Amino acid sequence: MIIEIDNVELYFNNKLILNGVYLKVETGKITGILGSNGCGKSCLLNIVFGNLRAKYSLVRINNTPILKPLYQTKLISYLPQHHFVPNKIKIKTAFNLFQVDWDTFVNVFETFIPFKNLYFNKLSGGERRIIEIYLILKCSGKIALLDEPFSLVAPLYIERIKALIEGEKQNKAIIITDHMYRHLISVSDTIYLLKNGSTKLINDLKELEDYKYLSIGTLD
Ligand SMILES: Nc1ncnc2c1ncn2[C@@H]1O[C@H](COP(=O)(O)OP(=O)(O)OP(=O)(O)O)[C@@H](O)[C@H]1O
Repeated sequence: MIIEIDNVELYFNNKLILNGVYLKVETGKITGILGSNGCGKSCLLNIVFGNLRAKYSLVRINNTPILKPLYQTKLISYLPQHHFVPNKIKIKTAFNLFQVDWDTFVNVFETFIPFKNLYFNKLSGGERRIIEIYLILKCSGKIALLDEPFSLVAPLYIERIKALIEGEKQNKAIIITDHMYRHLISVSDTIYLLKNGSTKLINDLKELEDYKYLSIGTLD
């Protein structure tokens, strides 16, 4: 499956946020989006998901324009920056709702074994985040959008999440954005930098310094 996002033009109160965005995402590949605070990364993911309407935007799947919001198609799952599982839902219920297997999860995250019958708001922010990332990665959607999957998560678990993301890419087209650029770079097959409203395909990591996303010498 090849998903293209094209011609995005987004304004808030006459302020141009995105213009000339093009992204190509495909099953088997992880697409990383880097960019400074406020450059429009979350807005772009919301536009792809169908949760935010831009003045113009076009999503094509295998060359066919998709006219309804992607979230209505069941093809897509989306990890927003904020917690999305309600407080008063039990963890085992969330796994049931997403049709994700609990036992496989605790094989990877064994410290979560005692949490199965707890309500979500009994967990720490990072613990909630790990479960939410896992649900988004393992549910049946064929496109996964991950907004800052590495923030809040301890280093050892970041490595496990990166391994899960790499394992899932055989089944899904995955888009990730995160400020933890080293983790994002190491897991991504394709990297775009979002700057001045448009995407730039990064062919050589040094371009991240040339475009002043990173300071000169960071990547030496
Ligand atoms: N509902 C809104 N109304 C007005 N302006 C908004 C709204 N949502 C986002 N913006 C503005 O759009 C711009 C892009 O926001 P967005 O959240 O996409 O940035 P981001 O790249 O994800 O930033 P960060 O890395 O800090 O999370 C920002 O300038 C923000 O202030």
